[in-house]
Amino acid sequence: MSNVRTLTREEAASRVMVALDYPNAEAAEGLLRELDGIPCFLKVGMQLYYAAGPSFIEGLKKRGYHIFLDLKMHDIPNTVKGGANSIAKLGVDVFNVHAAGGLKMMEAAVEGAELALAGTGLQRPLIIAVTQLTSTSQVVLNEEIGIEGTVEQAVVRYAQLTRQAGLDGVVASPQEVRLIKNACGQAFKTITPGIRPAGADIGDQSRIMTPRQALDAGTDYMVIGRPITSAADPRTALETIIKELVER
Ligand SMILES: O=c1ccn([C@@H]2O[C@H](COP(=O)(O)O)[C@@H](O)[C@H]2O)c(=O)[nH]1
Repeated sequence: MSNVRTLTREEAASRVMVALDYPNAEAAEGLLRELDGIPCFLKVGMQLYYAAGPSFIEGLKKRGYHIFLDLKMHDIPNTVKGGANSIAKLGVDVFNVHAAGGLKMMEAAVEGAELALAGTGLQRPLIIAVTQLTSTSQVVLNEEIGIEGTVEQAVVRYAQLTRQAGLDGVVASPQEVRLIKNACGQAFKTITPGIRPAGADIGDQSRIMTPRQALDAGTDYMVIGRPITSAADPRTALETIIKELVER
């Protein structure tokens, strides 16, 4: 089945999650000023969250931003349940855990989030599990992490476990999106970092695709950090990516 899509500018922008990998709120606010008015998602990871804390997230939500809180929880089920409970109260739209934590741990994340929102009438955030980090190559998977088989097999296996646990989708490379959708259904969400516009520096990523290739593979959201945040003109960098997604 062909996944080739035609999107409006607005739809394209809302599928881009800009990774705010900054050391403090001031630095992140600098980027937000530059991107003002572009309806993209924001992804807040460990660096910014540990520096700026929950109040920064709540502030972004009050200003109407859609937030993916990328803290990749991986702990015993009881601790993850508590973590998910606290995160859900922040009002984020998406948060995540590591699928390597197992079925019970992922179920505990759902339980914790549902408990936090019980009786509020609020929708629970999407809960997503990381399959294999997009920096992980075939060699690293087999020789360092010690998982046998191909990256694709490992990713699909974790995606199936994630679905069984009742989560909404996974983080994976865009290279694996078709396999994941075939195994878990088209409605099962894929969030894909490892996005590099043609000619961009790959950095520490390993399993990459361009924005257009990722969209055509069927990804739901693409996470993009340095190609935007390290650009001389971040607004133009993001607008160029959006244009690539809109144009055929
Ligand atoms: O497998 C994963 C999971 C999360 N990430 C995060 O996405 C961004 C990617 O940033 P780039 O600068 O575009 O490489 C970053 O925040 C990672 O923590 C990932 O890359 N891979």
